Amino acid sequence: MVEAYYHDNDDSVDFREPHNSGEKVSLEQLARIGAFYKFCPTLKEVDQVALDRAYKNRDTVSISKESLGDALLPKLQTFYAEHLHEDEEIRYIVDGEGYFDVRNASDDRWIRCKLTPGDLLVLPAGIYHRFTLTTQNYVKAIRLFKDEPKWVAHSRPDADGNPIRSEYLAALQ
Ligand SMILES: CSCCC(=O)/C(O)=C/O
Ligand SMILES: [Fe+2]
Repeated sequence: MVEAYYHDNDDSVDFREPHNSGEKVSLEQLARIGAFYKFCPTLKEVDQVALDRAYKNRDTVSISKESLGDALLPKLQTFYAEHLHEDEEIRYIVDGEGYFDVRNASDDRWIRCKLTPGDLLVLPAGIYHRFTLTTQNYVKAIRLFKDEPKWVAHSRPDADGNPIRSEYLAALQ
């Protein structure tokens, strides 16, 4: 079950540490910024979400020292750079764990979502976010897509003027 809280913003500590400020964030607060969460104990529930939300494609990614070797740290640095996508980002955790940080709406604070097996998180197109492994240094996740699998990240602040970003902000009003 997802655990969500405000990030402590302590950049002197490795980003894979919990960075828990102690201030919890509810599923309702996540829903208000357009993030959809569902606990899916089996793939049957994932399949149902995919059907309901028209996610036609999927693949599985494994992120660890074993799968990426020396490419792990550069990969994590890429994922941890604040970015948005022009499509939803849909992730289901099969094994291991990871943190998705998302910006809140009112004052741009980071909300950290700790995902463990069975957690399915959908981030809306246009939301600024970032990802990291935990200190476990391992996740296996299913990525679901409405169309063909792709990963295109638009960095902040360059993406501030992206029309998908504007649509996202307008939907929050
Ligand atoms: C656990 S999937 C890898 C992270 C990713 O795809 C992404 O877009 C992070 O923001
Ligand atoms: Fe992303």
